[in-house]
Amino acid sequence: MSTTEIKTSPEQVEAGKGTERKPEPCVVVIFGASGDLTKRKLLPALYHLEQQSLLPEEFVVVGVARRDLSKTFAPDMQDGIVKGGGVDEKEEKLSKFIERVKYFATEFDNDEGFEKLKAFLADLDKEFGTKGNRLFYLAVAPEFFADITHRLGDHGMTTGENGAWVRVIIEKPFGTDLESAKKLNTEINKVLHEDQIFRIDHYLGKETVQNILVFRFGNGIFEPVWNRNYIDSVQITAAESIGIEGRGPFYEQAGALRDVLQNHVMEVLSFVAMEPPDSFESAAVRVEKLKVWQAIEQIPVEDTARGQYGPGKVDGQDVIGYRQEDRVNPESQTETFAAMKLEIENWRWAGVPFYIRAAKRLERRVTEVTIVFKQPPLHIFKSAKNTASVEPNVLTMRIQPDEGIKLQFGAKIPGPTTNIAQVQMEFSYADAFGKSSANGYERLLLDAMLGDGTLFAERDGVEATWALMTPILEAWKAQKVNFPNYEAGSWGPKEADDLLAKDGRAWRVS
Ligand SMILES: NC(=O)C1=CN([C@@H]2O[C@H](COP(=O)(O)OP(=O)(O)OC[C@H]3O[C@@H](n4cnc5c(N)ncnc54)[C@H](OP(=O)(O)O)[C@@H]3O)[C@@H](O)[C@H]2O)C=CC1
Ligand SMILES: O=C1O[C@H](COP(=O)(O)O)[C@@H](O)[C@H](O)[C@H]1O
Repeated sequence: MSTTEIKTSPEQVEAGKGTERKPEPCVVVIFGASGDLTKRKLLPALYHLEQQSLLPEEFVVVGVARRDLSKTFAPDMQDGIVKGGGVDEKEEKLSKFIERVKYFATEFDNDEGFEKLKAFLADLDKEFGTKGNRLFYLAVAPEFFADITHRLGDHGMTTGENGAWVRVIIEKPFGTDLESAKKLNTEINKVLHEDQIFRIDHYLGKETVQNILVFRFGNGIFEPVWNRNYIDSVQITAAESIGIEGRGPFYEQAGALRDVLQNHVMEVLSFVAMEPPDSFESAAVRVEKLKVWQAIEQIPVEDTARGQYGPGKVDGQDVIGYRQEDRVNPESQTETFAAMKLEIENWRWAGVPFYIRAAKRLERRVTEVTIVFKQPPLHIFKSAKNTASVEPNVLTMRIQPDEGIKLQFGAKIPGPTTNIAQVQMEFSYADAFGKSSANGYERLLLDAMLGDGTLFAERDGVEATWALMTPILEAWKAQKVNFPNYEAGSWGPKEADDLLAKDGRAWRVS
């Protein structure tokens, strides 16, 4: 059963796209411009904003990295946009956009380079009318976050003149444990006010993640059942079928917990579990998210499971195991699968387990939130013979791919006896609103240009999630495990299934 039909007129849908949200003139300066993130995600996202007329007329992008790429940078980025987004390279808007993509070469530790960059940006202000407003994007390895911020401060680039604003987006991972996250916060707060710092988590830029809040707080019928009285358990799955994509050295230090669970999954969890904020303003939303993380009981290591993929088959293709990947230790103890059970000790959620997991090289790519409801108090359909009659109602919020929401419930099978089958009501984003090329980054880039931090992580939140995860990382480090323990292309290690089985439950994917 597929039932997606928009009850809003096309004019209302168009008006809802928010084209009135146009930022002030500015220069976006991307450190790490020759990197993978800039080419694959950031420049395409900026161009999508341009396509929707959401960028100001007076706008320039400056890429910064160490090699001299002044001749090749703009064409290279154009190539990335064309390949990544089905864009025609002859599109007039694209050529106009590319004319405003500039490049500046410097080492990140070169003071002279920063002084010259400052002058370069001032010249662009004169040429393009960007008024001294700056959005610096640190798309660089984490060890540079504090250094670059300090250098920006030392060269007078963190305070705007004549009312101009300066903001800094910092990529993930924001620290590797509680101590390093605190240290990084302290360092950047020496130079920047909290309202200048935008700690990015691209999951918060995803429409389907934001829709969790709209679904819960923009409708009257769901919130009354969104609590321990009606909900049996919650699951969040972030499954990827890809491996580590050549990022061996990074992943060896990170692992699935640091790479995805501590940030993307915990952000999604906070949206699922938070109390209604007083308003949809940054401070109000952040306060409620923080309360969720702070209410989570410290997680015993027995309530966690980890794994590492060995060789296997994904999409019918043979793939190598993690330990055979390029620049990975052949005896690596790094986990590519992390799962745990959490308890949120507050009035709404006491007694409701949250099971979360994130992993590489699983059977297929699927990120979703599953809400399993409690059974009715009495089964009155005694004649029903099939087991489907005792299945719970399940609400699935599919974050990606095939974005949408499904509600599973029992329906009478036509016939002279009362037998029950499980059926689904479904909302599909693509059917309702058309396919979207948005990658999460465009909304967040736009919000940062507008100074709206609602969808960004803040200091206390980052530290709260690290406070939960650091003891687990330490306990894991102390125990050597027998990896690999799951085949690439499977649904992960037996330990993860056991985690739910001991509670009489099982992982679900739609
Ligand atoms: N790639 C992705 O999909 C994602 C990445 N991230 C995060 O984004 C950040 C960037 O990632 P990614 O783009 O993959 O990284 P890359 O390794 O691909 O790029 C690193 C960039 O930094 C530059 N650089 C490195 N050292 C110096 C230096 N001493 N002086 C000047 N420039 C230097 C490199 O320039 P040069 O080429 O000149 O050496 C390059 O432009 C990381 O924090 C990562 O965790 C987060 C989510 C997803
Ligand atoms: O931050 C990261 O996210 C990606 C997954 O992002 P998605 O938008 O494709 O779901 C993950 O592959 C990567 O390892 C991690 O660093």
